[in-house]
Amino acid sequence: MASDRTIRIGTRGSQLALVQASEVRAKLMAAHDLPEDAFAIEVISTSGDRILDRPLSEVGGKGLFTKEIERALIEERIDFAVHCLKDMATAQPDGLEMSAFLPREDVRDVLIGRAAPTIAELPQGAVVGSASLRRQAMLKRMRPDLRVVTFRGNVQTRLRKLEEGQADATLLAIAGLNRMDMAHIATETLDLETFPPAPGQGTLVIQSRVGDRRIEELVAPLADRATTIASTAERAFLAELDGSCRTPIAAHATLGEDGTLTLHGMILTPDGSEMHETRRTGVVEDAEVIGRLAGRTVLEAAGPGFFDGWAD
Ligand SMILES: NCc1[nH]cc(CCC(=O)O)c1CC(=O)O
Repeated sequence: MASDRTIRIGTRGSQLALVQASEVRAKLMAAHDLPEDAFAIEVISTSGDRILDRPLSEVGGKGLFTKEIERALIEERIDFAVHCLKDMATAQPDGLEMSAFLPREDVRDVLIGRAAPTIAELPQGAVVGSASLRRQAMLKRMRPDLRVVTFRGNVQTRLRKLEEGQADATLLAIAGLNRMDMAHIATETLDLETFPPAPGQGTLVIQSRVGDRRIEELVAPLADRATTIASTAERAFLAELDGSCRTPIAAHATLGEDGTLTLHGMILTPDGSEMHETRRTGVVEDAEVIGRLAGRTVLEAAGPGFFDGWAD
């Protein structure tokens, strides 16, 4: 029966998540010449969407945006999930796998400035809203005088808070704004050298059940080789640092035309006063090792104790 074969796509309910799920559906329709009603988009509320009054680092980290969706996948209430790779924990739950990394978009962060268009021009002591430890730390490093307040919630909520004057500026991923046709609200695009992205930023990933050949074959045409390699290196870097939302970590892998991969990795103290970065190049086949070794390099540079004492 046709309805039994409907492919159920699991997603969060934010505007960005819904746009991403429809984008994936459109690509699958084109790749396989399928009608829209071959798919059903199932919205799943996650604790990350519900708990809005505390920083992510306090409520338990990355898994927050994915846990309920992963449970739906394991219980076969959906057939695959669309996630932002950046929101995914380093380890996959038993029985699930990342079955396709979609072509990566612009990885950069942008400032949306109300008081001034650029970080450099923000008034002394200006307030910046962000829930990301990485953005807070990098911002503080550039402008120690700025005050950072926790901004949680989806992109629309954060922009409303900005509008209401709860902050003078906020930082977002340009990839999300692009997907929502909102890139015009950005007032400054931040430089990749001083403001590298979160591991996986700008990349959408399909998660499915291990061994579900039907879904693996369905999503295979969407996968992008360069993104898969870069994601492998960035996530290996994150895994080596045992990255949680408590740690400001940035990583950006790029592929050269000569079959090499270069990873720029960075860790900071939350106040931005201390920063360690590394660049490591190797052949793309070694993406995982390059990520791991880069992680070890910054760990050694930081020394024991770098991660201690942040817990509270
Ligand atoms: N839950 C936060 C989140 N996860 C992924 C993106 C941006 C899109 C992406 O990186 O693919 C965002 C919003 C933001 O940081 O501005």
